[in-house]
Amino acid sequence: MPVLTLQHISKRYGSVQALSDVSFTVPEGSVFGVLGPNGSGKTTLLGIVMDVLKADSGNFRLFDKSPTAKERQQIGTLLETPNFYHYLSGYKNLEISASIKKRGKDDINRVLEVTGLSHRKDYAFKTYSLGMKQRLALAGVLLGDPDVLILDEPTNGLDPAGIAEVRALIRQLSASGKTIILASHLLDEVEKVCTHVAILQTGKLLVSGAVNEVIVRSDFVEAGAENLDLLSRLLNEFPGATLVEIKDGMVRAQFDTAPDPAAINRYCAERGCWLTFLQVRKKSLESAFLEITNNATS
Ligand SMILES: Nc1ncnc2c1ncn2[C@@H]1O[C@H](COP(=O)(O)OP(=O)(O)OP(=O)(O)O)[C@@H](O)[C@H]1O
Repeated sequence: MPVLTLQHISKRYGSVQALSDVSFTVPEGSVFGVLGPNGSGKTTLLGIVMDVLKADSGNFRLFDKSPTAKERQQIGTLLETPNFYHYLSGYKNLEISASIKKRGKDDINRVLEVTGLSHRKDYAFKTYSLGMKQRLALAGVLLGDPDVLILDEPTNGLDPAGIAEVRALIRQLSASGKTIILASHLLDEVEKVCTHVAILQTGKLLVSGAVNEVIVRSDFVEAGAENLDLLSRLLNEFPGATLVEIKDGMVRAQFDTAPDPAAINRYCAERGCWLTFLQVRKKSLESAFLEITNNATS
């Protein structure tokens, strides 16, 4: 059962079309990244799902039902950084969060344990590292044990250690069965934690689906030889070659399956072309992403 299904959501603020006809589905158990540059509509989209904002048109379903307060109660959200009290302990701050959420205190020790903060629960919030502060924010989200978490830019403003801590926690929560929807402008986030992604650009959905399917990162070969034209022709004829070009004094070739360097080397040698260089490389996530966004604008 999908956790969230968006159907043709549009939203305008005055002259700004923040979202245009956005539809996608978030499968249960996924870590779903809503990815896009600043201003692409990510926060607006999450706000609509959490009923903080109203869409102009379109609709969405939560747990395959028209959303009511009951469905939203199964969702923990971190849309903006909570205002914790600096002089109060982590535990006391969570007591306040629990009372705002009208939940008892019973769950506080559990969420401190899950977020790895039990040993620091009696220390003042101001003594926490950036990563610990964000983990406390996530502890607050976990009160009441929601099945689904919605997080807006969960690693924003953190130092590299804090980012690593929060990502590790997201992976751990995902492994425990939670569905996590997170907005991010960081490609790195998608690569490191997300199983699925929806890419937004100026309010329009470019693609959505499983990361490996959406962002095709086929391996490619870079090869050199004295006669680059001959090498280029041979690689073009090599079974499975999809794109072959001469670039920066080398031949770059993409294939529809993972290329076998030994087979390529033998194939060229048998046809009188001796390679001076051969390397199999992975297309960077960044270049794959640029291809998706450039294709959309061209
Ligand atoms: N309350 C508002 N009034 C007018 N325009 C708004 C409002 N909120 C957002 N916008 C505009 O709508 C567009 C989408 O904004 P939104 O905050 O949803 O994007 P975002 O992808 O979350 O960006 P960021 O990564 O910067 O948070 C932007 O052009 C933004 O300037």
